[in-house]
Amino acid sequence: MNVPENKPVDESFAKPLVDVVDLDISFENQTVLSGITRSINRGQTVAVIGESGCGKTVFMKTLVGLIKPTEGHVRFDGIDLSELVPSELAQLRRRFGFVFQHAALFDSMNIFDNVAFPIRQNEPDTDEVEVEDRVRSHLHEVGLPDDVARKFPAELSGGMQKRVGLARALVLKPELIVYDEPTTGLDPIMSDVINELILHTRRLYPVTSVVVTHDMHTARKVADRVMMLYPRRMLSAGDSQILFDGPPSQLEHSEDRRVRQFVRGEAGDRIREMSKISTTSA
Ligand SMILES: Nc1ncnc2c1ncn2[C@@H]1O[C@H](COP(=O)(O)OP(=O)(O)OP(=O)(O)O)[C@@H](O)[C@H]1O
Repeated sequence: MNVPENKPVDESFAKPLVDVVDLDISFENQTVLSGITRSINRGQTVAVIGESGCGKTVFMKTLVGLIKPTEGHVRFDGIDLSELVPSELAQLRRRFGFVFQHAALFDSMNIFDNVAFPIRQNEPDTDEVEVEDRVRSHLHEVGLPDDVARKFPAELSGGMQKRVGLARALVLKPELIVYDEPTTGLDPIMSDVINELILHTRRLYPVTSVVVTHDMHTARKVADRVMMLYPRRMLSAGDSQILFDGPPSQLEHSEDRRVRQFVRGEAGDRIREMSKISTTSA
């Protein structure tokens, strides 16, 4: 079994980097998240799992200030994101890296310019020799050869594009990196390449990571902590929306049947529950 090397290396690693306090997120009439209070320690890799539509991506976006809490607070390194004006939030986001589901590369730029983009945007005084050095070393880190730099995104496979997305996310040495479905759409081998790169990144940098995923293999392999969310609409008032929060090795032993069914990929009572919801909402 692969064990992520996420042991604390100094005192600061034991302190939370992210604090979520009494978080509620609603859109129009729909409450997606409610009553979420959690901390994420420095250096931790947290996989957020749960069925489609339960609010994983919303949770992740809220952590990095892309969605504002309807109620409650998100603090990064003690800074309440809601209290920042847009320019301060933009400044803080330089400490975050984003790996998007579809790589989100700029189609009109070659790979070199895509990876160089955050450096040129955020550190405009960096000389081009250093830019070149950093871009090439990050491309190497994700296993891409030099000749890829001159290519355009459309010329690369999905797996290569994801690796470029990871190189771009790492180029500013983020403290928090969020991965949105990093292995979706990839074959099992390329998925495992991405998993290995997530682990490799964690070994190289003291980064804190949040990985939103449907892929239980990814969750088990890369995370030292798994949080399972459940759709708010399926719960009664007062029920916790987080059905599981612990090490991946404990998922199978959860006392909650819904957790065990989810990780085994069993529908269980869900078909009946779903039909109840569609009847009542019709
Ligand atoms: N900007 C938005 N405006 C309105 N509703 C939204 C917005 N973003 C998300 N939602 C709704 O919030 C709910 C949760 O969405 P979210 O994308 O977080 O789910 P998810 O768990 O990541 O699902 P999936 O695994 O399918 O990606 C969905 O019902 C979605 O339609």
